[in-house]
Amino acid sequence: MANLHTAAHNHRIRHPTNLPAPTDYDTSLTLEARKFLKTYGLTPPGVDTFEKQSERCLAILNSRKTPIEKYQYLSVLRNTNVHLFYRLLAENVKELTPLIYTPTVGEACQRWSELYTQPEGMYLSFEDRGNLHSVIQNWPHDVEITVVTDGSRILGLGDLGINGMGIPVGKLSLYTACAGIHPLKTLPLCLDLGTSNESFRNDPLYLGSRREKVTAEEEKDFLDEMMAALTERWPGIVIQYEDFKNPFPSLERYQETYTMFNDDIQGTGAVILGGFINAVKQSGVAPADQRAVFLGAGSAGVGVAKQLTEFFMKEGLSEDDAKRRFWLVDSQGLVTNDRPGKLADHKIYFSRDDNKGKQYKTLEEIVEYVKPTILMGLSTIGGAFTPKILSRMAEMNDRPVIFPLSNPSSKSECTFEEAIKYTNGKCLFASGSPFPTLNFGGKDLVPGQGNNMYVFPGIGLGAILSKAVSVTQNMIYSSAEALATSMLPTELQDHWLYPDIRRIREVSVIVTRGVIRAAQRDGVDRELALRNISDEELEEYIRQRMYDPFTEHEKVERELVDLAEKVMTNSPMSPKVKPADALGGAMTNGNGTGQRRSTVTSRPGTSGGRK
Ligand SMILES: NC(=O)C1=CN([C@@H]2O[C@H](COP(=O)(O)OP(=O)(O)OC[C@H]3O[C@@H](n4cnc5c(N)ncnc54)[C@H](O)[C@@H]3O)[C@@H](O)[C@H]2O)C=CC1
Ligand SMILES: CC(=O)C(=O)O
Ligand SMILES: [Mg+2]
Repeated sequence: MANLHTAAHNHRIRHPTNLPAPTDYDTSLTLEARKFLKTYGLTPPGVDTFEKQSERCLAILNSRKTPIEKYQYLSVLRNTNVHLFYRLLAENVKELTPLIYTPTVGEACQRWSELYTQPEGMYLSFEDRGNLHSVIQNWPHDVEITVVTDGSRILGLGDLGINGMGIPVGKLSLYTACAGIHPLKTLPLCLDLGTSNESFRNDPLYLGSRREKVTAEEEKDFLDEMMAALTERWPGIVIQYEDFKNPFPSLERYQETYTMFNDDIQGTGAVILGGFINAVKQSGVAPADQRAVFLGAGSAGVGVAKQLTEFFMKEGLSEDDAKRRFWLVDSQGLVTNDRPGKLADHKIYFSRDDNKGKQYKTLEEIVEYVKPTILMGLSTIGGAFTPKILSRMAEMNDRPVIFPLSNPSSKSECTFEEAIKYTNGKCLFASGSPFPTLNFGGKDLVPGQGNNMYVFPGIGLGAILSKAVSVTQNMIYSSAEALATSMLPTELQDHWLYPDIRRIREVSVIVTRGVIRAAQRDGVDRELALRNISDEELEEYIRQRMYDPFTEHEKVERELVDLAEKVMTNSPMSPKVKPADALGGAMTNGNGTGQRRSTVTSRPGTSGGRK
């Protein structure tokens, strides 16, 4: 019996102390199953269906007044009933994503220490250097993917130190929801390397160290040790860097040695390229005639400009012609060769020499000078695309591309409403954080969300399934191409630049396939059997490998039935009882009708094949 009981936990989320797992308290478990799990009496006597559970959760969520209160409720749900959380998310992805990710995750990070209630990831401190290997042993599960931040540039909110943990937690929730990485195989990781945020250092509730941010050299040594320790414990682990203030050195240092990528440079570059490919088709402007002004020349700005440069080159421009389509602007104005002071290394590639000694400072004068077809915002400056600038874009272009991409919403360079109003509905629009649908001229206009959430899940899953030794530039580029091809004809007809977020799982399958194929072309894949199957077979393989909270729940129930069968067979007391009876209908819908649940096939976004 003890062995059977242990086996019963194989598919469930185990509590580290071997108490019943949180999911063992699921109110949809039958009374007999509860007796079997020794949770009988510890939950209310009624037996729920998923529909009832979902109704209750959504009602509670609606009763929470503010987004942060909703975020807190959803965090508790993820920690206490993980499959229910992901079932709810799968069925309400458009409504719930803004609550677990941008914009709400921004406030959650700002208030992480103030609101802290439960562990949700691993913290590695600078003081642990030399011992990272043994600290990492404390994580109780096998890990396939980690998202790591040092909290030093959280969205557009600045250095939030260890409060940045909300970002790995949020990104990995999306990995599970969008790409079906099993929740137990994910590791949210936050580094405590000090913080430049003085108010946090002086805040009694702040849960990180009060030291100043360590030096670049100290950070490098720490990351060297961390990368080795993670890969030693979990060979093949995929490591996603997120929201580091200066992430270029680590990307350069590790990208060929480890299976890693930087989401802000590479993922953002890919997702914007994916939407841009569609925007170029709709604007009708040839690559050679494009002129792009980028407000923001940091990791995301340069990452996006690099991906678009590669696209222009594939469209026939020379490298020099392609990179000259870009005018980058930072806090000091237009990035030029002859600007006083030293340019940061990552800005040099795009720095301009055609300014004839003039230093353009404001966005308004730069727009007049360049006459852009494209305006990208990756500056963290909310409202920087003023009504005047937006109107000028519409005067100069039939279909100006306006992408205010900074997060969260408060940092967006303009709102969807402003962009539509001041361009008179002409703009091709995408923003980093979601904006509501807008009625303009009697038509409902749906804003695109140019957020790396459309690609990083597929990049990560593609790297895991192909067992890639590294994440190559072709894998990143292919994720963008695959995203662009994932659009439905109806979405293209409606002039959308990104697919409906409700189809995100199916989109992630297509992105993952593109990433795996690129890994194969580059010869970095180690799962060689995937080379010999057709694209359709590969997509089916990907779907099969994705965690599905609906079937996961059924798996648990099935396992209980199997166990009950063994118990019945071995027990002299009740040999005649059929397993399903013994569990009081654990395989039924819980309402006594004896019909199996139908949720597995009826939920949105997971049907086989593209529609
Ligand atoms: N939509 C998406 O998927 C993504 C959006 N982002 C957002 O992009 C923003 C920037 O991120 P990173 O590039 O990583 O940050 P970063 O700190 O590396 O770069 C910020 C850039 O903005 C410039 N800047 C600051 N103040 C300015 C001003 N007043 N005028 C002009 N430029 C100014 C800085 O000089 C710097 O070049 C953040 O808000 C982030 O949330 C980042 C990654 C993905
Ligand atoms: C979306 C994202 O990665 C960022 O804003 O940093
Ligand atoms: Mg980021």
